[in-house]
Amino acid sequence: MSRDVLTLSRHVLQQFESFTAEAQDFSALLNRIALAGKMIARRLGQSGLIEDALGITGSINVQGEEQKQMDDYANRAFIRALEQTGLVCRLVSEEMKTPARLPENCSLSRLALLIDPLDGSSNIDANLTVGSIFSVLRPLENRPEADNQDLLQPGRNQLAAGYILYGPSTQLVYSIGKGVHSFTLDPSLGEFILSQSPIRTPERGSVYSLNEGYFCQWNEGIQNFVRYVHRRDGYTSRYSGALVADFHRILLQGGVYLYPGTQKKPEGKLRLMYEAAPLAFLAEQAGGVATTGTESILDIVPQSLHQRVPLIIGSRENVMEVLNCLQGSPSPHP
Ligand SMILES: O=P(O)(O)OC[C@H]1O[C@](O)(COP(=O)(O)O)[C@@H](O)[C@@H]1O
Ligand SMILES: [Mg+2]
Ligand SMILES: [Mg+2]
Repeated sequence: MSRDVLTLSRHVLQQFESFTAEAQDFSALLNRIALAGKMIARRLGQSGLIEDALGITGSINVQGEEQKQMDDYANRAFIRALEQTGLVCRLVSEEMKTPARLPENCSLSRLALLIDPLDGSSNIDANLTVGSIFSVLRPLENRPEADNQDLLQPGRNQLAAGYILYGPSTQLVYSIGKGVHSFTLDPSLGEFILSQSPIRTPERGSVYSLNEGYFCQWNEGIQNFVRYVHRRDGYTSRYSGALVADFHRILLQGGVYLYPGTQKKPEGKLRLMYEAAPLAFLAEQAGGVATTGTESILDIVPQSLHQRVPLIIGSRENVMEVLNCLQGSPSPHP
């Protein structure tokens, strides 16, 4: 073997200075998240072979969106992986109006997990990359649990964040505030093995990633940025329709991802607490930037669990170019 095989749970333990109960809890939690990821990856690998892996459930989720069979499966996979472990007191999910208690009587001092169980689910029926996004918070002791007030914390309070990407290989990327690290699932071992650490986002990249089908609905600043990249050499367009996959490319190779608000929906489409904030946490840990266009994503104090937010995220220089266009500057970053 050419190099040390470092598993996810050992890596998490190494991130802590001593072998404390907290370190063990985090290691165990990441391990259970990884287990949910393995279940989802296995199911996705059977798409087209088994019933129920493709298509819709016929239900509409809390977002008012059509729920896919895999959205439902992925949500249940996280619940199954975490229930009875005592590691997480509440699970907030894109697929559930109110958080699940895991288990019913668990202590409130435990952690809360927020997830987009399957991001980019419209990609599934075309056999394209999707992912799961997660964020870990400690409920605030001085805030009431009623209406989940204790969970409505800015993204800077996240204790950990990450995602699992179901692509040509299955990858888990995470941070506990000490850099960003990536693991690849070795199917023969059934373990996530360290593959890149630490990940640093280049100061600038060539990719811009946004759904240009909405061009007419954007404000002038965003339209100006798009006109600017069309005129300029050195930009190339990539958009997969799965935020987590588009973000992963930019995290590794640089560039900028945008999902702006529109005139009709200024808040945009993406969810703050389990899409934008965890990816913003990773972006900043890797040296990048995440903003709504007017404020840092990580500074936003959420008003509700399922709040939406515009997102501009990626390499420092590319994000500055977008901000310059939003401010009407004729000369974006050189
Ligand atoms: O089709 P659009 O409007 O470009 O939206 C794509 C965006 O919507 C999302 O699919 C929303 O995620 P879900 O699949 O979790 O609902 C993002 O992943 C993606 O960036
Ligand atoms: Mg999503
Ligand atoms: Mg989803």
